[in-house]
Amino acid sequence: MSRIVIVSNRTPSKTVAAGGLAVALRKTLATRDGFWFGWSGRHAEKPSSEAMFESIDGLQVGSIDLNREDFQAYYAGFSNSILWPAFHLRLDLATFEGHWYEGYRRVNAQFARALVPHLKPDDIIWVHDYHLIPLATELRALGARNRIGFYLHIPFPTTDALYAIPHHQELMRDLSRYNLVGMQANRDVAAFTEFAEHQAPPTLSGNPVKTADFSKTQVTAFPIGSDPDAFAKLATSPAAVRMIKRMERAMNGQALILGVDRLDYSKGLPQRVEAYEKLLANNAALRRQVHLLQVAPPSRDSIKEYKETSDTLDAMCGKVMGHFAEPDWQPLTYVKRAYGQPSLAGLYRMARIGLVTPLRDGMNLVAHEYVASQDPQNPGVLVLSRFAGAAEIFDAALLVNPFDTDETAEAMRLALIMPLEERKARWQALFDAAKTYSVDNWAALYLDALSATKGGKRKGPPAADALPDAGQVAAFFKDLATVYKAGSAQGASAS
Ligand SMILES: O=P(O)(O)OC[C@H]1O[C@@H](O)[C@H](O)[C@@H](O)[C@@H]1O
Repeated sequence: MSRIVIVSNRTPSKTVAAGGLAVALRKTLATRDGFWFGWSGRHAEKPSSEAMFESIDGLQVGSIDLNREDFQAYYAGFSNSILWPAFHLRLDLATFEGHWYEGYRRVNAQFARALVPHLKPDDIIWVHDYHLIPLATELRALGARNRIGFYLHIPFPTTDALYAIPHHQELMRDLSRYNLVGMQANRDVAAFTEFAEHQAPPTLSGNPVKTADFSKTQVTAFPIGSDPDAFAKLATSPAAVRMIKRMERAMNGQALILGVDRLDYSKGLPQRVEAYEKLLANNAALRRQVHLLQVAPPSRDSIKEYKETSDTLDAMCGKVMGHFAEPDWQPLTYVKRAYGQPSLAGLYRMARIGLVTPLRDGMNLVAHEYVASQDPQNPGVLVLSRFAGAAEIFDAALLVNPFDTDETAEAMRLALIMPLEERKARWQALFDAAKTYSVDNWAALYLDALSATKGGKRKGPPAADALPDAGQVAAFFKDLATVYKAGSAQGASAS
């Protein structure tokens, strides 16, 4: 059986507890031979040309050090100040610095040079996320003819936002060098299709543009998920129960409304607090009956826009406190710190409302984890942004437009008065969906589809039996599975 090689910017670490993705992929690597490859988390004077391998909890991990300037251009610059805001439709928060793109490509080329010596011809390579879009191009330039798949964990942008990204045509050609491109949601495949079928003519200043040819690249929605059974267990574990007891004392009968997000402008945190302010303003009877807990560990704080989001949120929370707090009652608690999964599972289980209202999000696994942690006999209500990928599979949530804070406030009010029977029925449907779209199913299905592609050795049209089993994908993802196959074009291909 082919080995699996997973490539991502961050690798599993010895110190940080593994997240859902790492746990799932670790399971995959436990049954298949292979290794994980990525950045070591270290900066060095000279970028490393060779990977260092170590075993982390039985998993083989190869990693390279990056030079500080390259890292700045690749990670904080092109990846997180251009691609991240543009893919989340926040061009107003993007910063354009021409030299970042060179750093981004340099790091991708460095990844490829360090990875190639460790590859076997029939290895299946699975590349993760927007930091590494050019990796297949770089690997193929070094002669790799393996099957290479890409998975985008964040939303795919609309065509106009994509046009605003410097070198977008080249990035799209990079995507066409993959055999399989996986996306979170149908919405993303539709945005991709729109671009692929109507690629822009060159601009006045541009050279004639070679359009990307996707005739050999399959683009499909593979919605990622969590491990709902594991989370359900975690929510009744001793650590979770300790957290629940602690919170019960503090809540003193108030209904807990809970948000858990990385501190990122895409998460819609100021809008969420504004919606809560409206809930209290419009429903005086709810004061002293509810409490908002927002957990928001800081992230990417070397980037100015992240600091500004943090300041805005501080100000919003202060405003609500100043307006509604009493000497013996506080309307909200805002915690800028990360919690371990057992404590989070306890908080989720205790919360009457899981408030998941990003302005735009690839999937949002907090929604999955909240659902999985509920007590089936007395479940809480998920209030979910329609702009999270999760909205495509969680239609039993209360779906809201997070920009419309009146609507979010009203959804919270409805959730607070929702009868037990309706809460149970909605939760059951959500839990069933969380199980269908579990992270294990996601990984297995993606790898099946990638294995079924013919890889770099393909010449001419693919043989029918070489195609991924679209029937299987479609049956699994029901009406969600959108498989994009371009018609004709010229230029590059996956091979
Ligand atoms: O910037 P960081 O901390 O490495 O986080 C990157 C990850 O952040 C997550 O929020 C995104 O969903 C992932 O797509 C992304 O890879």
